[in-house]
Amino acid sequence: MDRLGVPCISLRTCYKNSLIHKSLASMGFTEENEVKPKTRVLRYDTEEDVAVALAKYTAELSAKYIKEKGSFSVVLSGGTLIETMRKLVECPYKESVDWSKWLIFWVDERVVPLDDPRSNYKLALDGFLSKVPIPAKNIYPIHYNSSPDHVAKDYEARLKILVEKKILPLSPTGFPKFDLMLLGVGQNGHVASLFPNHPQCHEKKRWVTFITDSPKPPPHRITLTFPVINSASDIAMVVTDKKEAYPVYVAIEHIHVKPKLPCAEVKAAEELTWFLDKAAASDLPPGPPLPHGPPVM
Ligand SMILES: O=C1O[C@H](COP(=O)(O)O)[C@@H](O)[C@H](O)[C@H]1O
Repeated sequence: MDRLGVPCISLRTCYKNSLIHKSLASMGFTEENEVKPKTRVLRYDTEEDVAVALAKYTAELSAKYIKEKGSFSVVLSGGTLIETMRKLVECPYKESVDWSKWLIFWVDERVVPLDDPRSNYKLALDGFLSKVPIPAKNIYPIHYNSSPDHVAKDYEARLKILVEKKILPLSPTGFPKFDLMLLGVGQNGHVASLFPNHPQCHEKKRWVTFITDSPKPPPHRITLTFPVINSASDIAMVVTDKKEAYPVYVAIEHIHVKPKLPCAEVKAAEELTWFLDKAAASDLPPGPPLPHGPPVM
């Protein structure tokens, strides 16, 4: 207790929170909302604002991990994410990021040839990878060869080789530890190709699994499992559509629904950050007014 009878810990916590808030505001974040330890919710006015903030966040993590460990492993999704990453391939990041140290993986893939328009690899190649000088040897697509089961086993075997070669570290959980996962959320609350009420959500041992009855086409898909996803150091959940407002609300407000929504099961080893525009945050309780325009750089 201090002289006014206020518990000191509370004062310190308030002071710390106000410093965090100020420092985030100076970095251009519009709102910081501690939902639970290691989780941040960043709300922006428009999708354009999210794209600007996501590029800055990714470039900063790239610099941090490359300084700490000499490389930066990034796991990509399909869907709208690649379009929202567009600012990363522009000035100043195109020139300032050390792309030679990036390692690229996929959280999920459709079992189609890599040049098929439905392929998450093709989406990333066209919208991101073809625009930055990441060495081809550092790009690890999920190869389409035969059955979904074989494709999943093949990707898992390739990840295990990278762990053996110490290109990827193993987390204390016994699963590979990626630096950053960039995830989207589907309208039904799915992340990667982990869909509500599907057994793949409960996989505890395999690193990579498959689904042959995906509710979202195409039905055959490969996906990293939750033990791998949740071993990643940093995870960004990037959502910029009104259609996903309900699953976002369920996940962030810890609403109990049955079946559980996969997007609510995501946890990062270090920090989980939600990047939301006004539409995606529209089912959340109101926060402070959202500024228009991109955050101050
Ligand atoms: O099918 C998929 O959907 C999710 C979410 O996509 P979005 O268009 O709602 O952003 C995506 O993250 C996943 O990689 C993809 O295969």
